[in-house]
Amino acid sequence: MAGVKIDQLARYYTINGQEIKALKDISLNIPDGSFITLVGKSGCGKTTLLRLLCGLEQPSRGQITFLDQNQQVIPGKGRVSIVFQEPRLMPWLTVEQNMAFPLFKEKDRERVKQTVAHFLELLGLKKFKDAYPSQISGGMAQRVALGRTLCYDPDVILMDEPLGALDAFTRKKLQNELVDIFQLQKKTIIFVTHDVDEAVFLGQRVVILDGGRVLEEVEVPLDYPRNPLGQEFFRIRERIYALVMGER
Ligand SMILES: Nc1ncnc2c1ncn2[C@@H]1O[C@H](COP(=O)(O)OP(=O)(O)OP(=O)(O)O)[C@@H](O)[C@H]1O
Repeated sequence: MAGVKIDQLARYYTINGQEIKALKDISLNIPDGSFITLVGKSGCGKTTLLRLLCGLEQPSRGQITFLDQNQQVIPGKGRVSIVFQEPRLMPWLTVEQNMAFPLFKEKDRERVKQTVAHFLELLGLKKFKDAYPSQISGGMAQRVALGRTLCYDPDVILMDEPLGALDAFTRKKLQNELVDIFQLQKKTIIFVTHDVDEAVFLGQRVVILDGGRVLEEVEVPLDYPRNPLGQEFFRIRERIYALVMGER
């Protein structure tokens, strides 16, 4: 388990001699075991922030620190795993083998088997463990991608619009499952979405990015499971819409 401290983070790119400031100045405190959702207009820097957090890219300026439960700095990088919009499974491996893949170095194969069996059960994939990715639906494939991440047992899970490509029914179902998994596992989750309803349904805090900066952090003090038709849900949702649309 780990929390994340982000200090004055910036990321610049240069294209044809022109500097693009994808992230200008981001500072955030993400407590251990919290569920944070990130929203903002296209191009505001959401994906760039996730890429920096998982070490796929290096910052131009600023710092990312992973902290343990006692607020002590975890040396080096935290154990971070990312789930993308598309499941990115290996087509030549079965569901079970895809989920076991991050544990390929683990010598205790019996433990690996038990871990995978646990998450197959939790994600309702037991019946499909021997199927190949081409034989399962998009929603199931995304569950396998989540299962693969959970088997790895990271301190922090990053999700970049993981439900964005799914139909509305499957999306709703997986949102509920994610809430259940969060409550069971208590992992730190940082979840990017374009969907404000999804952000409020899932996140304990919604972080709004705008032009590479944090525009505002909105707490969601509602118990899980949340009622999207509830008055307080509606109020928070409207506030976030107004902030994203610049109608403050
Ligand atoms: N590798 C790169 N080289 C140059 N510019 C980049 C690169 N990656 C991102 N950018 C630019 O940085 C800005 C932020 O991009 P990013 O993908 O983080 O936005 P986003 O909020 O995730 O957008 P979307 O919601 O559309 O996915 C954009 O202007 C984008 O064009």
